[in-house]
Amino acid sequence: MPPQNIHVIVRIRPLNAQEKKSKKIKRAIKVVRTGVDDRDLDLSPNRVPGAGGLVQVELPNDVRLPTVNSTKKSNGKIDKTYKQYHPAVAFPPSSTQQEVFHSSNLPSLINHSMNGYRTTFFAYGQTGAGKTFTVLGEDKKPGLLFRAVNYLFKSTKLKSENEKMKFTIRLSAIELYNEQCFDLLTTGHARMKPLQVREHNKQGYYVDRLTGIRCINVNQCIHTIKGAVRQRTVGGHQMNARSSRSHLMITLYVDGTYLASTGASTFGRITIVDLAGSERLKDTRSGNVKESGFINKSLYTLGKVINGIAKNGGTLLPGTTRRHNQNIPFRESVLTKLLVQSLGGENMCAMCACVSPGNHVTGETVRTLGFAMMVKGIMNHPSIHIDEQEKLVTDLKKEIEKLKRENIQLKHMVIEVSQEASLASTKSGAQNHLGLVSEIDHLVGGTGTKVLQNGGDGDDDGEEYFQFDDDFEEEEEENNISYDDEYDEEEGEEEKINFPTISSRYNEPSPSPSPPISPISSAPSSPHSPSLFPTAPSPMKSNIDTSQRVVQLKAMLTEAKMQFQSDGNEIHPHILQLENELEDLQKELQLSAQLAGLGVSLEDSGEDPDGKQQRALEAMIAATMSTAAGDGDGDGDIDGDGESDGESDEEEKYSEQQYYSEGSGSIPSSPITPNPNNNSNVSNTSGRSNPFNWDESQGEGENWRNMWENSLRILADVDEGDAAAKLKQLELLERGGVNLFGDSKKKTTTKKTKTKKKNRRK
Ligand SMILES: Nc1ncnc2c1ncn2[C@@H]1O[C@H](COP(=O)(O)OP(=O)(O)OP(=O)(O)O)[C@@H](O)[C@H]1O
Repeated sequence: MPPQNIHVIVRIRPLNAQEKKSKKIKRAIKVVRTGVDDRDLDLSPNRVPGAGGLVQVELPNDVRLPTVNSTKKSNGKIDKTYKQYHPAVAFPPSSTQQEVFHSSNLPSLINHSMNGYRTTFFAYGQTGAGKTFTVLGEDKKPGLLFRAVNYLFKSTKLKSENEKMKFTIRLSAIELYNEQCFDLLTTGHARMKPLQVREHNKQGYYVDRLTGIRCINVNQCIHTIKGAVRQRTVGGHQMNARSSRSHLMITLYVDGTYLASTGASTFGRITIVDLAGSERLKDTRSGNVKESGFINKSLYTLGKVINGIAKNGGTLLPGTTRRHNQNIPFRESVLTKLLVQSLGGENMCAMCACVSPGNHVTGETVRTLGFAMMVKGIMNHPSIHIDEQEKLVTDLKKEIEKLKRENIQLKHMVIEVSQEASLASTKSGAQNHLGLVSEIDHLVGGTGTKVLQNGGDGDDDGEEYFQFDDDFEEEEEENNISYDDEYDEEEGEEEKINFPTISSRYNEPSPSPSPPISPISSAPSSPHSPSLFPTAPSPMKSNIDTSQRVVQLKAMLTEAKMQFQSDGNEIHPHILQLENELEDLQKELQLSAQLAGLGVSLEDSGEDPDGKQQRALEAMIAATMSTAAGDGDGDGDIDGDGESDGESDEEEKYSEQQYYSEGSGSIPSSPITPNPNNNSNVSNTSGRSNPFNWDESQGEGENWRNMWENSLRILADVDEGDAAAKLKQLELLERGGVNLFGDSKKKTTTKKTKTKKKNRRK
């Protein structure tokens, strides 16, 4: 809140009966302009009434003041001399209590006290000028204090409803008598015991051990105040039958707590002061000189403080008043100690200068009004009072809640990042894909699962993982050796050794056995004739299930591989190998599906007593596999060892017997780049062309179809009726739009294929 001047109003009491009777006493003061307008009837919270009052005091002829106005007689001589004053509002003698309350800024002060400001309203003036009447009033004319109490309770009720606040109002009442502070809310011995006025480094001066009574409602509060006022020291003298012999200070502590939002508490106050009146002993003829002396002393000190503050530029200097305001004698009186924050300090303040109307006290009236104008020039710096510790606690609670929320979010982020890091890291990534690798290994008949079980200890550390890699390489070699050993034992049965690894998968129980999709032939396998595709309850279903799983695994593997790569990790050779093996497996499954779809099953081998049909199929499959896994350079050197991979004695034997002309001896190494040696049509026993003669001018699928047609024609030569039927079936399927020979992709040489070739060579 910006600095603001002390709000000064002037009230002129009416002439009392005695004064009216006196022929010597005349009205010497009048209100030229009240400063009250229609807006002053509006008690809006922050309305500060007073458009600027004007009071004019007629001075006695013997009084000469610096700035006066005068009227002159017709002869040019001065008739009357006036002194004018400009309070915020001037109240003539006819003003009612209610008008004064409404047009004072007391409602505004009360509103500010509910917001946490400390405010002071004090009545100042000569004894008998109407201070007590203005503050306390009479039974039927309650003064501003009781109106303020009424207004405070109504306002807190309204504010608590509108702003979800809870207010607590407490009351204290003291009198400063003979420079001592007495608690008016106590009785007996306590009432007579003066209280200490102490100084707090932040709160300023305060009355120690002062009683505070909580006020529940207006009536209780007013009743309490009246009880306190009854204990005030009063005495009669010449100028006032019930003259206040002490300064009365009634304070209403307005503690507000915001129930919603911040929960902060405000600690406002409204202190209403009825000062004892300045008096001249010769006028009052008071018998208690000491009492009058203290009154005058405190008022005199108040005057000096006001004067000192005015010299200070109208305000207290910042910082501690003790050190920085040495020229302001506020410590010389208890009154000024307790009022100092209202006079140029942090409190909001208003003053009502009460004056008597008669010309017999013009001197005191001029002095009061002069004092009022000096007070009017004092600038206060109102500051709101919120419990700093409580506000700090509230702010910290909010901060803690905010941090808790952030912490939860961060924890989630950490978990996510950890999971990503775990997946991306070579160690954890591999272990996350352990199941995947294991399944692929198992599917392709490899040993990955076993290796993982042997090499991985389940600990989540990279060292174990790399240990696992080393183990795997060793195991892989052992398995290769194992294959070789197995092959050696079954010498000459190359395909029989290699293919069972594949066909064994068909022995796995199908999760949901179902009839073959299009079984053309499902004859039981012959125990006397080794089959490439041993009997399975539902080979087609198993085949399809496996194919789907292979596709899924391949996608998962590709994803894992991309994850590794995107995170900058080196792709482990095992992953690459598994990827190649999956592709091999896909090709093999495709072939088996095509065979099954065509009804070309080795279950028919029972009708092939000499084994020609079977050997023809096996040779075709082997050729197809070799083609699919070709090295791509057309030289037949699939494993890159510089030798033609078609030089196996067994393969040459098959070629010579079944398909190829003498001396060719080579299986087409690549469907894309045909072996020039095999590019010409090669006669077989039926005089048909080489079935593996790949024609680049045709599509890949067309080449495959031709190859199969040729194969079936060869078979038809062996068993014309059955093979011819199968060929017709093929044609029907093709004609029906069934694409049995989708595009095949060029393959890279795989380690497993190389192993097969090595085995073949052996
Ligand atoms: N505005 C007023 N209207 C009617 N009567 C008033 C008014 N002001 C004061 N009086 C009467 O004048 C008398 C003196 O008033 P009051 O006691 O309030 O003076 P005071 O300034 O408090 O004097 P003191 O300093 O001695 O206590 C009282 O009888 C009071 O009723």
